[in-house]
Amino acid sequence: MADIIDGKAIAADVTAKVKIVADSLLEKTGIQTGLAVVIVGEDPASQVYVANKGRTAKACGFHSVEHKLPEDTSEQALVDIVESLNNDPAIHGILVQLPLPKHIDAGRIIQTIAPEKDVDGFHFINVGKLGTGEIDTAFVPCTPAGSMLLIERVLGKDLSGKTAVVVGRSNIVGKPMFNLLLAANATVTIAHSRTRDLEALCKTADILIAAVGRPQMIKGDWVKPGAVLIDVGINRIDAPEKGEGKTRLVGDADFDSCQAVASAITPVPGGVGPMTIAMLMANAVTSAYRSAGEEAPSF
Ligand SMILES: Nc1nc(=O)c2c([nH]1)NC[C@@H]1CN(c3ccc(C(=O)N[C@@H](CCC(=O)O)C(=O)O)cc3)C=[N+]21
Ligand SMILES: [Mg+2]
Repeated sequence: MADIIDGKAIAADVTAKVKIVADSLLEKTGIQTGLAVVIVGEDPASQVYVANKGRTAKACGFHSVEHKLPEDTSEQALVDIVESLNNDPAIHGILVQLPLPKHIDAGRIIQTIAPEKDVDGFHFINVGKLGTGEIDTAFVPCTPAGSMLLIERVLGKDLSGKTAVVVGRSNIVGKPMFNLLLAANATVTIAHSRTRDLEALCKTADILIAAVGRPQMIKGDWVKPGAVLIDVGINRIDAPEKGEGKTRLVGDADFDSCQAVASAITPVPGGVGPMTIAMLMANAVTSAYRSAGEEAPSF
């Protein structure tokens, strides 16, 4: 029976450390870490995440700013807001919540964010730095960074000799996860919807990352006995057992059957999700340290 990796508790450790280092920067230099979150439209799930981010930022002692813009905001108006945040010395991190409405070119908005304030790590400069091993001056996307921290808690920092399989090839999770695992010396394969015999490939993994966005797709008999399973999926499914019209959150792995085979597994909720928010805070305070010419702490 696998150990459950307590992402909520590890995220709380990270944010407690973020608060300490943010307070110490403030005391030493007078700089208060500033984080701006921009959301366009009314998607209820997005509203929940943005509220969580704002609350955590305040708990870390940050200057926290939220821009809530209507669904019909023009692309140019959003570019103007991002540019004003780029030029605001009180802001060290900018996050524009994705997805954006269809009439806005999300790629253009991401590339408008100043790379040194791009705490999501989505700008080409940060993607390129991660891809070329310049991790110390990059921003690493929060979900993969948080997933690596969970892996580190179980297996340590050096993954030499371990085989990792990442199921999912998104720019936000799969590709940066590949680079981070590779940088930690794992032997890494990315699998996706066109992969042949996904089940057999998953079964080769000492470290299995489920990031496909399909509820409960990865089953226990796809998992190598003793593997570490990191479930990045957050899917809301119907839960009639809880009552009419009720829903619940599940991951991309079928938790019960996978727990019976793996040695460690992240739950959903309470696994990777809270780590994503914690790593956003870590990236923001790192940005504030860099802006002060101070050595940024590691998390
Ligand atoms: N520019 C951008 N950056 C993001 O990082 C980003 C984004 N856009 N758009 C949306 C996704 C989603 N995301 C989550 C963060 C935390 C939880 C989280 O804390 N989840 C809790 C449960 C929350 C619940 O109950 O709904 C958990 O897994 O335990 C989930 C999802 C960040 N995203
Ligand atoms: Mg299973």
